[in-house]
Amino acid sequence: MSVDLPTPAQPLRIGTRGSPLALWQAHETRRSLMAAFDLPETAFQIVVIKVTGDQIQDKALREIGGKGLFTREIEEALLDGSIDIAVHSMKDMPTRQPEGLILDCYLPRADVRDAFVSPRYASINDLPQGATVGSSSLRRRAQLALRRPDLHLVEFRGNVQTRMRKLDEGVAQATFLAMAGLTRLGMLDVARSAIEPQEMLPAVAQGAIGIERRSDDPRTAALLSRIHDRATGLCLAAERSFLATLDGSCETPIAGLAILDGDQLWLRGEILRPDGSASVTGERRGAAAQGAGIGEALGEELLSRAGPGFFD
Ligand SMILES: NCc1[nH]cc(CCC(=O)O)c1CC(=O)O
Repeated sequence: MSVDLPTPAQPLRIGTRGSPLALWQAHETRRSLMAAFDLPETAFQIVVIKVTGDQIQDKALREIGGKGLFTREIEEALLDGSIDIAVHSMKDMPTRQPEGLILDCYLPRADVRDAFVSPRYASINDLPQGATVGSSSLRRRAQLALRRPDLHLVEFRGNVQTRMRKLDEGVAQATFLAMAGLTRLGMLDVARSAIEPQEMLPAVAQGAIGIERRSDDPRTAALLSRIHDRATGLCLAAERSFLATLDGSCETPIAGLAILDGDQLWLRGEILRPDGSASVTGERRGAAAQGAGIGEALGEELLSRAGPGFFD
């Protein structure tokens, strides 16, 4: 297939947020496209877009309007043609895209696990009775409260540096961060231990980078099809359909992970009460190509087992 390649005179414009993690992901996407087509760096232009969510650091995300705050301005830039692709942490993406946009290209997924981060303690089990843990993730808060009802939870937002400073100041004794993010930032040394998915199931799509484009842009579609990682796509189809079935807003603690095993896909999911007083987990296996159906079936099963009012 012949593709109309970008050139230094007409570069492919890659839109991203300006956070260190987002910038790394945009550069990784550029590296991947450069390698796939043997193109120079100058055939790509990284365009940093200011988003509302990055400008409000002192409130929990769910108080200020949730996931869309990190994507709205970027999706507007795609739709008005000022960028050609947008690079996202899939974990932060709503399950549906606005009319006119498609999100179906994924880079190979990184480590899906959460990291336990603490200056003093090596793992969750090591935390003394009543210790304070900082996290603004509803999922992590609920999962921790379920296992360790004795712990005290406080809100924790800001970039990794801010959170590390709070730990140094003693605001909390521990926090959680994604292994993938720490790896990308070259900060894996702050992880005291990796938490296995059996112990704490990660967020849907954790560790995956997705690339969004306009649906009426076949040239960009052809470019992206060459760097798309099929295995990641199959797993995310299952996980995101699970999330969509549960109507996952930022206000419901949900975890989900799919693993590919040959032509089979295994999906595990968990929903929790926000205070960690109850959880429902389940799993399904099926043909890898049927990920969306597997996700939907598991989502419906968990909803019916949880019963009405579970999240209240
Ligand atoms: N919600 C913030 C966010 N979105 C993606 C990552 C890490 C990278 C990834 O999971 O792909 C993080 C930080 C974190 O949870 O520690």
